[in-house]
Amino acid sequence: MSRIELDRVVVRAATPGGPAPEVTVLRETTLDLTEQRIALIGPNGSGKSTLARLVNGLVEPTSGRVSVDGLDVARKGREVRRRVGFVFTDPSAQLVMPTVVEDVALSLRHQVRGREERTLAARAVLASYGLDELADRSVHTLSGGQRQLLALAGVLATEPAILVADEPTTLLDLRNARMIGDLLLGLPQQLVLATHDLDLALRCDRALLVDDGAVVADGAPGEVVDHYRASAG
Ligand SMILES: Nc1ncnc2c1ncn2[C@@H]1O[C@H](COP(=O)(O)OP(=O)(O)OP(=O)(O)O)[C@@H](O)[C@H]1O
Repeated sequence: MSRIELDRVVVRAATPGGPAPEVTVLRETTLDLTEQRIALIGPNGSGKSTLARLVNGLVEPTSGRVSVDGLDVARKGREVRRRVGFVFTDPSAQLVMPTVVEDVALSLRHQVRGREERTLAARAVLASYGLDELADRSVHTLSGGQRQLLALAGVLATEPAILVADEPTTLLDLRNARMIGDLLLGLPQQLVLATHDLDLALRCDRALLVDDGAVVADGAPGEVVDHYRASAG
């Protein structure tokens, strides 16, 4: 398994429209994440996305250090991003090419040299996710569930050691949420999953409850979810 470490990390952001006061988005946090499946749960605006985004450098710490398998995310961003795949809530954020097959081919640019070889490899990836019939469609014509599956297929095709998923099932109906959730939890790699779906969190190996920019509970998902339910009243 991989190892994600946060050493006294603080994230502050400027308030719009001027100089200080800044807001503290994440209070000083130290974590050592080595479990396979780690859930980030907590209320809206608590800091889950911020925590998730620190892992691949989408958010930079104001102070402190984040490292992935010993690589400093701030200094070795490119290497870290090759190791850490990221799936967004809205897959449209990461589907950028005109057709489905071109999108997966773009993901494979570091893996497979040569345009034709890349297209063949992309078709094979699509087939392995049951998406082969959609290969030549525009990504805009896909359903939400198909789009999220495609986004995930594109990221997994790059064989990341860690997958960070920020509320990947929030926009999906029950059937697709279940399909994507099962897929994520069945992956062999390390998974960091920010989610409001407590059933998914309960199936992880460790859960962190984030509230008001701080990790307020950390441990076995059953206990952490109980804590969250009790604190939500
Ligand atoms: N760049 C920024 N500038 C100002 N405020 C920010 C910035 N980034 C995050 N915040 C604030 O920090 C808080 C935490 O945001 P974050 O997106 O991490 O929460 P979250 O737990 O993922 O929420 P949700 O469940 O609603 O997605 C929010 O109040 C948000 O508005």
